[in-house]
Amino acid sequence: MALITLRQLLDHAAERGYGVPAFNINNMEQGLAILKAAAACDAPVILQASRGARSYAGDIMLRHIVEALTEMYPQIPICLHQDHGNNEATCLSAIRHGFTSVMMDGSLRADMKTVASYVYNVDITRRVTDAAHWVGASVEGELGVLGSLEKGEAEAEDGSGAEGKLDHSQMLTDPDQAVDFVQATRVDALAIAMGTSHGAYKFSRKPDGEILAMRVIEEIHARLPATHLVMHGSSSVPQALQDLINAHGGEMPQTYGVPVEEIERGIRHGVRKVNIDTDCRMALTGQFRKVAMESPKEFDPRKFMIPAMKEMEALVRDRFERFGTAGNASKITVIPLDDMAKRYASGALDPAVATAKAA
Ligand SMILES: O=C(CO)COP(=O)(O)O
Ligand SMILES: O=C[C@H](O)COP(=O)(O)O
Ligand SMILES: [Zn+2]
Ligand SMILES: [Zn+2]
Repeated sequence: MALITLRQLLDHAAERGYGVPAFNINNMEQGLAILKAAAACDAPVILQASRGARSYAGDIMLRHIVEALTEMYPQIPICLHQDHGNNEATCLSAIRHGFTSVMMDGSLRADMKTVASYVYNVDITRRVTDAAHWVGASVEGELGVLGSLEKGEAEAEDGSGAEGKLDHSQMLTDPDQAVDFVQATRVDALAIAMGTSHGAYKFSRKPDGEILAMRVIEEIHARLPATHLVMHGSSSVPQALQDLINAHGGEMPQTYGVPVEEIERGIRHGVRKVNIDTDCRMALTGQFRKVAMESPKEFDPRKFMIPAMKEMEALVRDRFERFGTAGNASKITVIPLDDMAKRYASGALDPAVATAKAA
């Protein structure tokens, strides 16, 4: 099956009221775990590669891994998405390598550390959207800066993250500005900031509305009911995986992620794409540690990889089921990129912002 675009997949999700997890991949094992889970419950898939993933595996290798997955699982629509593109070159080279969707993250400058101005963000995102739509590919933009409302900063361990102190007005997307941004950039999906951050150390306690501002999603959805919203930093950092890691020599301090029920609440208010990387990393690492501790004589990497993939597969499947993604793969007929390009050119996929304002 040809790869699906993000736009087509999220339009389907919106029509039927479900959300789609977007899992980061860097290698074959992660790809296999995700597709096995998807095939078991008939879920369409978003695979996303960060700039780090592209340099780790190489563009050619990533493309062929994903191509192999489409051949192995022809019944599953797969979207290949660039995670946190930092400039036009990253986004366009991704499309050249077969990605059907890109995130142009203009909330930060190209160094991915400096908070960008609104004008800069609109400008660069609009340029990428124009170019991507000419060839039918989709674009996710970001408005607002990811960061912890508790600490007033982004998670430093991550490859991309704002440097220095952030105030709440930067870390909470402004709903009025969101309307303007979608209209000005014509993005297909909008990532918003409301207190989540990348990595495992999101919250020092189980989050409430003070530190995980789900109300921001509800406010933006009320103003932009037709816009597909994206939650970044949405790993749940399950206690069981923290315990698995720490029972086998790990030293992760107690931490809290985004509860799955909060994501489900988001999905009821327009969230269609949910970014998850950390949970999958923890699933793999937990099993690597377990095998290493329990079988210290073991030296066959497959003996590490197989239980690790199973742990990840179980996590991925749970998210497909809880987000309502399960059962939808077989309901989708993929629209080729060239057809999507024609639809953009005709104006049929323009953002329905005016309607939102009138409502
Ligand atoms: O947002 C993400 C990738 O863009 C991943 O978030 P996590 O670190 O919470 O998994
Ligand atoms: O936000 C990004 C993802 O968690 C990917 O992280 P990475 O840049 O270390 O691959
Ligand atoms: Zn991250
Ligand atoms: Zn992210």
